[in-house]
Amino acid sequence: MAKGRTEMEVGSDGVAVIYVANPPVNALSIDVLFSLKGHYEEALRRNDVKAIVLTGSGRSFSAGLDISAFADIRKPEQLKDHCILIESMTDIFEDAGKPSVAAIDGPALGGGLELSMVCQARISTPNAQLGLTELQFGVIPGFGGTQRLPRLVGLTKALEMMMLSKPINAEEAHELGLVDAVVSPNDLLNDARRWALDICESKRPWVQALYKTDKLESPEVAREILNSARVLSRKQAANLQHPLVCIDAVEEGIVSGPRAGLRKQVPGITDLGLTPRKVSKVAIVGCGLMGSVIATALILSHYPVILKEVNEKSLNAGIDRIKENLLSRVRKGKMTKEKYEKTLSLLTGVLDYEKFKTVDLAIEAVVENVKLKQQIFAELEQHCPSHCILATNTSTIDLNLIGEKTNSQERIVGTHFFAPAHIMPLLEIVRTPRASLQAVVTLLDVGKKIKKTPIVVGNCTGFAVYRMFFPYTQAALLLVDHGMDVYKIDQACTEFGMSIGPFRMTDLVGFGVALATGMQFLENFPELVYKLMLIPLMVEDKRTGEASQKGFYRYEGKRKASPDPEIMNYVNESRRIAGATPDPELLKLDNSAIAEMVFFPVINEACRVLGEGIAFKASDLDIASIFGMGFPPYRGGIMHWADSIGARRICTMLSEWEMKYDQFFKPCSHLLERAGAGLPLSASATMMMNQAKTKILGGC
Ligand SMILES: C[C@H](O)CC(=O)SCCNC(=O)CCNC(=O)[C@H](O)C(C)(C)COP(=O)(O)OP(=O)(O)OC[C@H]1O[C@@H](n2cnc3c(N)ncnc32)[C@H](O)[C@@H]1OP(=O)(O)O
Repeated sequence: MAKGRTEMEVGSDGVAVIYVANPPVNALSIDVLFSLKGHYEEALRRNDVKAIVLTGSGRSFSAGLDISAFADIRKPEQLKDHCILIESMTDIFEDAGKPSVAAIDGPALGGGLELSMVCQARISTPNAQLGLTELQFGVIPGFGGTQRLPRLVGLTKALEMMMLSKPINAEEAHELGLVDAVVSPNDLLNDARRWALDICESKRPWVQALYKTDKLESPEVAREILNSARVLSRKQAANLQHPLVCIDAVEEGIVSGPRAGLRKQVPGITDLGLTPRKVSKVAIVGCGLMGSVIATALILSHYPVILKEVNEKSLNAGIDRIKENLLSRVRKGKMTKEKYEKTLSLLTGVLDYEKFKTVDLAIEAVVENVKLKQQIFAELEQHCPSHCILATNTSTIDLNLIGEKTNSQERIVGTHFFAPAHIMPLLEIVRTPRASLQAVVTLLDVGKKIKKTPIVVGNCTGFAVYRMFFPYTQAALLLVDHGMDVYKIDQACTEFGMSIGPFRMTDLVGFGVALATGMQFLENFPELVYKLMLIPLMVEDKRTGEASQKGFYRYEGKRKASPDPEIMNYVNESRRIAGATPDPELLKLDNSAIAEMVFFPVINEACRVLGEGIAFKASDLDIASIFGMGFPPYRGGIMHWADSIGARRICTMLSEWEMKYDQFFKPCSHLLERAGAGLPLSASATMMMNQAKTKILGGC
């Protein structure tokens, strides 16, 4: 049976409208592509057709190449065959004597956007999402996107869109020139028809994106931009080749012309050599905020989920939260009512462990209480089959402690989701030295299936991400004790590129969680913790963050935060207890200097995490900082940014602040060594050794 098709209607105005019809997202299956080619050729042949409008049926233009077909492609040559078919088709579109206009509603992603860029113009609704998202699947844009996108939006933006696999909205696309007009869904087809006829009548330009040059940078500037993209790509994922192939294809097009660039494309599928076990059913213990979002992500990716709570009330509250998560998709038109019912039917609520005997993965997501977690893991060991992976969603607690009461250390692994889990894409998979690699490999597979970006890290309190970012709030609180203004610090951090500052973030997370995390760190790393009083003082007065409507900010209505002059009472008391003298020099700092005082301690801790082997490479910390903590992506991640400043300067500043304010700033040995050797912070121990050897030999 054919998997999708196209349909064509020719109007009395001489416009042929071709619809891609492959619900739900009009993916470009091989059947769709053949049908599209047929309809295009027919439209070009017919005398009653003057112009063509390409659109999608339903609320989607096209989500690109049918990714389910990737599984059937055994050899790279097969993918190449698809691309040859498409190349010949895009040539027909582009070189035809009749203009085409793309009418875009909803997603136009990957091959979908690429097809639209072959058209002479693109008209969209405000709901359009446009992006070349191929790299996330291990392939490069194969329908000419590497050539046409830079010519439509400029090289820097095109590389950013491809490297991050992140779509942009209609408004931005319009500003960039990727979309020619944004109109209401009701006007979309008529306006696209009119635009196409205007091109026929020379009232609007006949644009061929492939041969545009006005947005392209000069070759010297282009080379610089491309080289920076290569450096960043190697840093972010040293072993991935396809982003580099993508950059090469873009460069080839700029140096030798777009046709040469098109030929350069040899899409490859990443092969990590992993053989994950099949996970057919998952159990979740605890359906508070985190448990219910994890359950939502799993059922949305077709995993049947058993959800356990201690009583009917908590269970129903959790199920209601999951229903609400799904219903919000229905309201936004992202999910049909039937799909909602089907998805929800994958969820089973329980109050005991009876149904756990058939699960392949159990995830504990209860509050951060060591004793409770230990008890749950002992129960899981008793009720789950022996192959079942036992995972914990703890954000800070050492896994060895959690598994202390079991004999199952080899199958206990951390799956640390980040709040808000439906927005933050990172998943930290925590591996103790005793955990089996098979369990980690299987979890990596589950993580990708539920559309997260998983990184594997070592085990310790806070793991890699929270450890690295714990000093973010700590530094901010220390600066307040030394005279700085709470809101000025938040402003400096948002100006630096964070979506919210440390105080707004603490309000969002809640002071209870912040204090519990602080206690864990204090117990395990007492020498690294700045002993703050400000938050406990506020908690005493029942100010506990956004949930209580009062934290560092005052909240009215939904998420509306305003500064609260009352907090100065707590600040003054905290300064008195800390015995800290306000430093007038701090008040003279501009926002970028304030951001350095907040982020240099984060770099210091990231170095410590790397030095201890909790993170395996600096680029993992770059990814973790962007996807887990919202570090601004354009700065390339925390370690990349640090190396752009230089280890020496960071080290000097931290030492100065250590002397002046607190030992909290003391530079760690990883940082001191790299600063001393003049090496980047990402330099491995081997690089350090090699440099030392060279120095000794040089000295001889
Ligand atoms: C050679 C070319 O250059 C290569 C390519 O084109 S590679 C493909 C690039 N395309 C993409 O990256 C798009 C991936 N898809 C998405 O981002 C999102 O699905 C979307 C934004 C289109 C829609 O999101 P949302 O509304 O939340 O719906 P979502 O549940 O994700 O998808 C609906 C269904 O469409 C399927 N789907 C989405 N994109 C698909 C694709 N490209 N191919 C096949 N199926 C696809 C999903 O698997 C899902 O199936 P299900 O109902 O059986 O679970």
